[in-house]
Amino acid sequence: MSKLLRKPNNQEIAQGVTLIHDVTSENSSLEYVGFKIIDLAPGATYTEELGKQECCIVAVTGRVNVSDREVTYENIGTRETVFEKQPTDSVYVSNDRVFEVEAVSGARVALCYSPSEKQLPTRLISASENGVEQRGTGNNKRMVHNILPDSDPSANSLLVVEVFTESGNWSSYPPHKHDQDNLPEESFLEETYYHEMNPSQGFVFQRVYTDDRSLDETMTVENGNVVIVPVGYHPVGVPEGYTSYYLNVMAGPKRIWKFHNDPDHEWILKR
Ligand SMILES: O=C(O)C[C@@H](O)[C@H](O)C(=O)CO
Repeated sequence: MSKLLRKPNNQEIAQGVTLIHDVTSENSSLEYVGFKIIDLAPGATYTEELGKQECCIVAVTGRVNVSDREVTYENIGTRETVFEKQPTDSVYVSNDRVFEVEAVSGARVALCYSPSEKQLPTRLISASENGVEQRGTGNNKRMVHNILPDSDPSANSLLVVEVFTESGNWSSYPPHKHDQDNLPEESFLEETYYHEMNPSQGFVFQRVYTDDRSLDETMTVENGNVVIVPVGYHPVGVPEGYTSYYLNVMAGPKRIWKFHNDPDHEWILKR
């Protein structure tokens, strides 16, 4: 299996708390992005001391209370399944704080991390604040929920976005990359993809490749898998009959999403 592809882990780490994914700088090649998925049974609580990391807590499904021990946001989260296709609530918590997530109902929560030094206020990013964008034309149409875009100064490094791609369509396409710290042309941002499919037996294909093909991996990605994009172009193709959802976390030395399209395929945008 590719080193870039992670299958669900399902490790019970406390009563009612299951760690599904845990991508860290220790177990991956990523320096700027960390990512966890946890499942919580109703009433279960997950607590974490952040240290020198900031965190965006996304209520992927179900309802939760989130607290940084000073402020508590109650009953956040908006959907039973991501395929309701409505935005959800998230909470930004800065470095050197402790956070607690308590499940009101059964819940799946994404924890998106990046190294951070400067404390910022804890903030509820409510579903209604998500910028909803329809991108692309033809079989390149997809819908984006901007949870934490670079236009929102709430975070030091993190960028978080959800993408829905319908049956037979492509997203993160034409292929683009952001692996050079060379602004204003391109920014360096690592990225993770947390994927779901509807119906759940579906799969998508994701290719991660560089210009010189020193990295060139095409992965069959199934429901609940994570793909790690340390560098390179990273398009996603969705087979007929299935809808794709993914949650992207990006971070790098500068909090700007400035991508570079693969010149071989950029013509697709100009048709
Ligand atoms: O527009 C899309 O298809 C989504 C991508 O931009 C995705 O969020 C990404 O690749 C970010 O670099």
